[in-house]
Amino acid sequence: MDLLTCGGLAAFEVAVWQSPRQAVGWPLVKRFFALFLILYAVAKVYRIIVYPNFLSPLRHLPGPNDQNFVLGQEVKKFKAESPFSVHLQWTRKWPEAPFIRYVSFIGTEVLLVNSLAAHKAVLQTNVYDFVKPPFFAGLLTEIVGTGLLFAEGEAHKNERRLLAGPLSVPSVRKLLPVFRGKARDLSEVFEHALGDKPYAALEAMETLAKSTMETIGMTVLGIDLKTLASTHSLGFQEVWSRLIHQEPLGYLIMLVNALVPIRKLTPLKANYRFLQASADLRSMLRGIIEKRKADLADGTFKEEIGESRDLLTYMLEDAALHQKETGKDVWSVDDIIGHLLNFTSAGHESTATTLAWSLYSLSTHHAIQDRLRSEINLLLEANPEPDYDSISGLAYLHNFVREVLRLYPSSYMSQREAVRDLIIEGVAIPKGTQIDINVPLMHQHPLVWGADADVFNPDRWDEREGSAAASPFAFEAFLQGPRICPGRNFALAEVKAVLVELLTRFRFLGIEGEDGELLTGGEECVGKGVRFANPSLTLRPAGGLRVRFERL
Ligand code: HEM
Repeated sequence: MDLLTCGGLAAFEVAVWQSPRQAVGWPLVKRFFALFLILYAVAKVYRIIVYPNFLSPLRHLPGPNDQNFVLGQEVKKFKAESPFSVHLQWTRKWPEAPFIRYVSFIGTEVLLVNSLAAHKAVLQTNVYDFVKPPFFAGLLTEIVGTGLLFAEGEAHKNERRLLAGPLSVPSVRKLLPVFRGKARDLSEVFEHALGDKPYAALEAMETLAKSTMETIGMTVLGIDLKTLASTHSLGFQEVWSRLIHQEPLGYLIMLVNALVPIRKLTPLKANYRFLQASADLRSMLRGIIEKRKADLADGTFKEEIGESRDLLTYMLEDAALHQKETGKDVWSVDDIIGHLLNFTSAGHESTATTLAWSLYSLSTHHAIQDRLRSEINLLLEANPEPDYDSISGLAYLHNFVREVLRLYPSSYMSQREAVRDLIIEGVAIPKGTQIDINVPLMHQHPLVWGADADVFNPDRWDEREGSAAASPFAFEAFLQGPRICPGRNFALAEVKAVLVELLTRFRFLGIEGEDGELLTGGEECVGKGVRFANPSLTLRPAGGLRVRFERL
């Protein structure tokens, strides 16, 4: 923005004030650049030093003031032991403040949401007064599509309404046989790793991510991804991984492209690789959609996953009904591709990470593991093929999963930008202000969850009082309000189905550390014995998680 404004002003000055007798050509270019550099330097000094320190209406809010003047607080955040530990220090220092203000890169002011009331205002009451920051949206829509994640305002409301059916509890209920089938496949992987040995160790993150991706294939797309791999030169997982995991130059191109569209103009291998992977993925999805439409139209689509319908089939059927009733198409093929990419990205890694933290918590809390197993065995004795409702009725399992999500929320942060001036909790927030929602802040807040907020204790869910019991904003692993994760019932059912299967076949002994030591428990603080990846978009263990287990 500054570049454009300063360039425009310098060009204007040169064009308007240039006398006809003055030299043209090279001296004119030099004059333009000299002016441009001076204007740009003045603009930067104003933005980085003058505005945030002397003029901003936010400068008096509580918050740290020891920032680096170019990198703000980001160096401190990147060097911290977890992507949320610096935020936690701030919230301990200013526990009562609705917002904590800090300075990020090149003088950008950020408000960290710090009270239940402020969370309610940002996520619910004023939800559509905030949007996902355009830079962030530009960066990610290239990979995950627009879908729900990046729809805003009326478009978002409309899409949520249209997708309510496919992601509702009755639809998820019917998907349970698929979750259970995939959980059995997963336990075969554990079984295979054991072979004849008394115990074995598996890299959990990798194994679980592969499994949850296959589940997404069945439940979202209605296909077996392994079958798809045999009809394309590269499998779905391989193409997806090429989009997500790029070489450093690939990430740099992504960053620049979010500011200035350079994709089509960049003749570099890293760029071609990304464009090829993106085209391959979209072509695979387009092929699946067209075939499913045709099969549904001529009645040849086979319900291969029991009585359930995958989300794609559900969407196509809903769309056909809507077309019949109103004569209007609800979604174009590109819209559907956007939703499918959203579900794939939002639904597989977050669930895999939650499962990995579940295995970590089981491995380090053996008494809790035994109690869970007893609860599940009691159910299986009465009902060897439990359905959605009976698994949902396992009270201790429910508390366990919520406790994992409280201390290890895989989607631990979300960002917003104010689209108008507004006042929240007495704080005047100017249009354009960046907002940080850091989920662990409320999850580990002593004023909300008590003095032992950082201790893993599933029973706390039955003993909640005060704001932990009264406010939905005390638990934000799926966020809250109109943008709450629409896949939460899906994710909870999948996580529980996997835990029911694994807990009845294996005992989790501990986590193998990098130094070869086995971590078995006794810890009283979040994430003891593992390192958190930082910086990272999701809350995951750095370098993976090696879980040691034995057969029961
Ligand atoms: C344990 C697993 C999961 C966790 C922790 C989780 C968490 C979240 C969070 C925190 C958000 C809000 C993001 C934001 O606004 O910045 C979100 C949004 C979303 N999630 Fe999930 N999610 C999980 C699983 C799933 C699954 C399985 C699906 C789909 C099958 C899904 C689909 C979505 C979609 C489409 C959105 C965007 C919603 C909107 O903006 O209206 N998620 N999720």
